[in-house]
Amino acid sequence: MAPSKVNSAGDASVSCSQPENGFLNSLSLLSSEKAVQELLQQSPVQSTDDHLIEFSDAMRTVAKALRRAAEGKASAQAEAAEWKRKYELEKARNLHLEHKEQSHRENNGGDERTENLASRSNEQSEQCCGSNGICSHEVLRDGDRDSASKVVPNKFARKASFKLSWWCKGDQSDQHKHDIVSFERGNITTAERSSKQISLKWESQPQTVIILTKPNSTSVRILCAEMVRWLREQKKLDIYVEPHVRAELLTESSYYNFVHTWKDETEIMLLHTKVDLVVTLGGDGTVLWAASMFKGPVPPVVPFSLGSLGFMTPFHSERYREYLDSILKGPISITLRHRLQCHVIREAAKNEYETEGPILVLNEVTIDRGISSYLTNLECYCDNSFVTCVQGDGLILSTTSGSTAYSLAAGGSMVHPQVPGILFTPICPHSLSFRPLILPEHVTLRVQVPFNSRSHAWASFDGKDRKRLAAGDALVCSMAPWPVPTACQVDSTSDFLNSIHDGLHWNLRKTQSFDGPRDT
Ligand SMILES: NC(=O)c1ccc[n+]([C@@H]2O[C@H](COP(=O)([O-])OP(=O)(O)OC[C@H]3O[C@@H](n4cnc5c(N)ncnc54)[C@H](O)[C@@H]3O)[C@@H](O)[C@H]2O)c1
Ligand SMILES: Nc1ncnc2c1ncn2[C@@H]1O[C@H](COP(=O)(O)OP(=O)(O)OP(=O)(O)O)[C@@H](O)[C@H]1O
Repeated sequence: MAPSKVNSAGDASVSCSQPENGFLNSLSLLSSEKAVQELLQQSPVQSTDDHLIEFSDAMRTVAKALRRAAEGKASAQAEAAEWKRKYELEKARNLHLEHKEQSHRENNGGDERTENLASRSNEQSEQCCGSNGICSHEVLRDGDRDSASKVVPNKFARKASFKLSWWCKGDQSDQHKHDIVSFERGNITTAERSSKQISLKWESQPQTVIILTKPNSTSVRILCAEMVRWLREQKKLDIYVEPHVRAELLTESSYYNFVHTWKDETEIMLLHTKVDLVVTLGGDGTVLWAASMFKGPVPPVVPFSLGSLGFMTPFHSERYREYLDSILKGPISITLRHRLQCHVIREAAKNEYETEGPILVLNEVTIDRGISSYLTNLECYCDNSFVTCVQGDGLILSTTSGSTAYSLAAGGSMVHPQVPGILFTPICPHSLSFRPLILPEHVTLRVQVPFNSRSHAWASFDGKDRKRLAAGDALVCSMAPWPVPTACQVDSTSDFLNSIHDGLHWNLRKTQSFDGPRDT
């Protein structure tokens, strides 16, 4: 074994090595004594400081481990919620089939032989959904079924069912290949792409509509009163509005007594079990407001434009009768707008039960410096791999629907809303090389305020509900299982292109004249 080294200053470095002959290396002993003497000569304050630093490091490690556990719990909860949803869907489907089976037997006087329920169940779901359709009871009747049936036993049965399927251009039948990628004789071929037009077909007549309106607008108030009257008298629909809107309608006339509303959060949580269609009267903010009311599945939304920009509101309010007439008949072209679910994980949370509930966003979650004048310093991880440290004004995690909102203003790309992905867009990064990213939709992102951060950060959700993130706090974000289905005026792509042309005047330039120099 090599002997202890002597440095240029003649000091021997401390070594634990034993000489091969078994005797202690005298040089090493000498240096150990010297080290002890040096340690004793050190001031007691210095050594106490060192211990404190060591202790605080140890505490940080423990805190980090606790936070990881809380984050793990948050993602496990999200996963559990997804499994619960799948289980409830399966249960609802079986109940539905059982019910059909029973009425079928009753209709046939009970003399038909009992068939195998499982095989029938497969058969019927094939008939009902086709090979690649999505049924309304899959989309809408999720985990709240039991609680819903306790509170509104009769309403649940009245909800209209529908079916979603892909539309190929020029082909409106449901017969398409199901596989996304096929692998035959060693050749990989893309058989189906994710961004085909989705079509919604009603299987029973919609009966209940909720109208959500932009506040403090006279034109919206007048249109709302007119639309309520028309939907009631011409379409015989049940109508829900927000409590203050019902009060406004009643001050106008007692005629509006038939309009429904809700009293509290619990009833709002059950709205998706009663409502077949959501109509919004306002701008994009009203669509965001409507989406935020549904913390789980969202019924199809028909956004009428009564704002100034209206990127997500393709329906002109003057022609509402014509549009609603055709939407209530169906089929409707639909854009399934993905949402992000965000969890705030507090460093100070003493146990896992203090983890805050998820917040769903349709546009984006923003983590910024708020009123602080310091740079934000945000550590970002994607599925536990380190992505980068954002030093600047902040970071936007956006859906593709939100790509044309704040993310666009911060230099992010515009993305078709049907593309599945999460945009990672910095706000004023103090770096010459920070380009925005687009990540696949299956990742989980974690943005953390480091312990040594000079200031707090602030998270906001679709521009609302600002939450302070202290040092050590983190925001965990992934794709939510409940998209917002919005009705298209033409189809997903035409509506998107019309919006970027009409709303944002994208790439508007005077056409160069013919008159001038040219290649000969
Ligand atoms: N610098 C910015 O561009 C900036 C700053 C803050 C918030 N915002 C956006 O405002 C949104 C909240 O909207 P609001 O109406 O409640 O607030 P708001 O009244 O401040 O309106 C914000 C503007 O963004 C437009 N907008 C909203 N969503 C859009 C989308 N998906 N595509 C294109 N334009 C969209 C709206 O039409 C409106 O003109 C946030 O989600 C955020 O994206 C943008
Ligand atoms: N029903 C509602 N209750 C409370 N707030 C709402 C409601 N609907 C919309 N808002 C809020 O009102 C604000 C303005 O709404 P919206 O964007 O629809 O109208 P706008 O500002 O006139 O539209 P635009 O931005 O296109 O000019 C938004 O911040 C939105 O969140």
